[in-house]
Amino acid sequence: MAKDIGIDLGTANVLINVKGKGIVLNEPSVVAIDTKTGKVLAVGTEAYRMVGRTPGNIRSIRPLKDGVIADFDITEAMLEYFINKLDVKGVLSKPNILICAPTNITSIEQKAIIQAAEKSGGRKVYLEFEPKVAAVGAGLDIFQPQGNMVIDIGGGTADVAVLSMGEIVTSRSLRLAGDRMDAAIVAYVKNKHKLLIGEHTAEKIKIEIGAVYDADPEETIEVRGRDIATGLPREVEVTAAEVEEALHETMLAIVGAAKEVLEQTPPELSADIIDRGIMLTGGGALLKGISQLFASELKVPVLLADAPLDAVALGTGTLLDNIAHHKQY
Ligand SMILES: Nc1ncnc2c1ncn2[C@@H]1O[C@H](COP(=O)(O)OP(=O)(O)OP(=O)(O)O)[C@@H](O)[C@H]1O
Repeated sequence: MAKDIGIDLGTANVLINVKGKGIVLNEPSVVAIDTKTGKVLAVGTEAYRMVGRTPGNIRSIRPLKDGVIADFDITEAMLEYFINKLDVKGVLSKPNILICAPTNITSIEQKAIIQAAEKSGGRKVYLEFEPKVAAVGAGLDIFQPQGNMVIDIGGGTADVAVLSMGEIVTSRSLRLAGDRMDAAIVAYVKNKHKLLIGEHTAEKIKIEIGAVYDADPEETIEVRGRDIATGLPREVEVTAAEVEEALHETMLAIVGAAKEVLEQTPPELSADIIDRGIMLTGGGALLKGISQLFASELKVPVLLADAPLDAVALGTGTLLDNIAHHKQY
């Protein structure tokens, strides 16, 4: 018998949860392609190591952008590779798949996600919205008649949603999140230090010292790149306060989206959110000071999920138990 699986098809990472086993795969959403032959050379972790380091005939591609599929064939090849790595197919049967998507995607973008899951080996494919699944994965009981609020900050999208009785009551999805923060750090270091750095280096800076509120003035990181003027390699010291400045605009947009969602939330549910707090999920929830930032801007208690990067995949695991109740395509 095939085993049902839940997939968090993220812009940055793909996680797969197999029913009864838990999360069995967690790899970057990257594929390396030979541009002459079109052949897939590496997928996931191996391909990620090649980003920015490939010779002319090899390209490492991230097939998802801003939470949606940017390259259908490569997304399908990547998913198929991941699913085949797992022992989930039966002798004659294929697994049912529960897959997640941001809230504001078009019906065409939804169809593309579903088709990619079908073509990569799914039998029945069910689609759920990411903030709902993230809330379940973070341990919230969203099925009661009470308000729960989630802010999920991933690589390509930031989703904000208020849920009650298992459904999204009001939501906003921004096509800017971790990737935009990395790009902002690249631009900041270029302007301030006249140094060109790659996206991996920017992500490393964000993960190691990234702060969005009251950055520690002592915290710094040595950064290497190419001097704009001389073209030669150079090293500079970047401070956490500089990173906070670089991330300010992206955070302002996410805080703005959260305020809009709160403004549109029915008053009874707003009262529940004051009691229960806002749950932060996704890799962005690991930024230093993020709960303080949201708490000070939104005047509501803020909680961090125990495993923010795993929340969506964990949520698919819980929802797989009732897979037949989800929307099927
Ligand atoms: N410690 C950290 N501090 C800040 N950001 C982090 C940290 N760890 C990971 N991230 C960022 O989190 C993002 C990935 O998060 P996540 O896996 O939740 O996103 P995703 O599901 O792939 O994307 P999306 O939901 O937008 O499609 C990346 O941008 C990564 O740089």
